Amino acid sequence: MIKLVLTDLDGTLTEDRGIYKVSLDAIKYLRLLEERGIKVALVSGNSYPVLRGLHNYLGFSGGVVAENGCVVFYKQKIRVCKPMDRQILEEFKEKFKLKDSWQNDYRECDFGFTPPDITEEMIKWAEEKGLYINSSGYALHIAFKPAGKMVGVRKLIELHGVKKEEVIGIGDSLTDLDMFKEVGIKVAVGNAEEELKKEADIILNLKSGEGVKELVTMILEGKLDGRNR
Ligand SMILES: O=C(O)COP(=O)(O)O
Ligand SMILES: [Mg+2]
Repeated sequence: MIKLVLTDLDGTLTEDRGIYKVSLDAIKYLRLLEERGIKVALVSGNSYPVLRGLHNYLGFSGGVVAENGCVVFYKQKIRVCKPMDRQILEEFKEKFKLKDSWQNDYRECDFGFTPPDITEEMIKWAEEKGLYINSSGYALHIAFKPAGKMVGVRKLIELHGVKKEEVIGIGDSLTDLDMFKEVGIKVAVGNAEEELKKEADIILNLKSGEGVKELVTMILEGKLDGRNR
């Protein structure tokens, strides 16, 4: 039985990839899950205050995994990664001519930068420093290893006391590959990156928020029952 649905935010709950407008239909459908006792949690590269605010105001009760896995909230807030070193952030920004995400003022471990394009040189630089690096398609992210959505999702599932098989994860980008490692059913929206689609159990027909509606309909119609066994 599905007990917890983990959803990414940017590119998944929005009307499309690359835009910030949240799909109101997707929210409406996710609330139907909450009414049936299936909890919804936000798992995203966004900062904790942004996600905690959305979680409460949108009417979800499954908690939050913020900063790409580094900060977890479910009844209590837990930091699961090492705090970032400000000097490293300055070096990264300067070396690759990047701009701070406005949310960097509110982050502890994982920091975001634009433009979101990752290069081989950046990967090499990060590896030498023991840093996690990834792109959500919206921003580049760096944090001290171990980081990535899997570390936060593992903690959130532990706090819920549910089995991996009872958890669905839905996303759109490479950062969601890490979430996929920890969930029973892996779902990619129709416009997700090809690499994520390759790892998904279900590839939705519809894009972003419309895809979320498609998934909720499948859950409510019992189409996923037995799939996660
Ligand atoms: O903060 C970002 O880059 C967006 O991340 P998300 O796709 O995990 O919501
Ligand atoms: Mg995303």
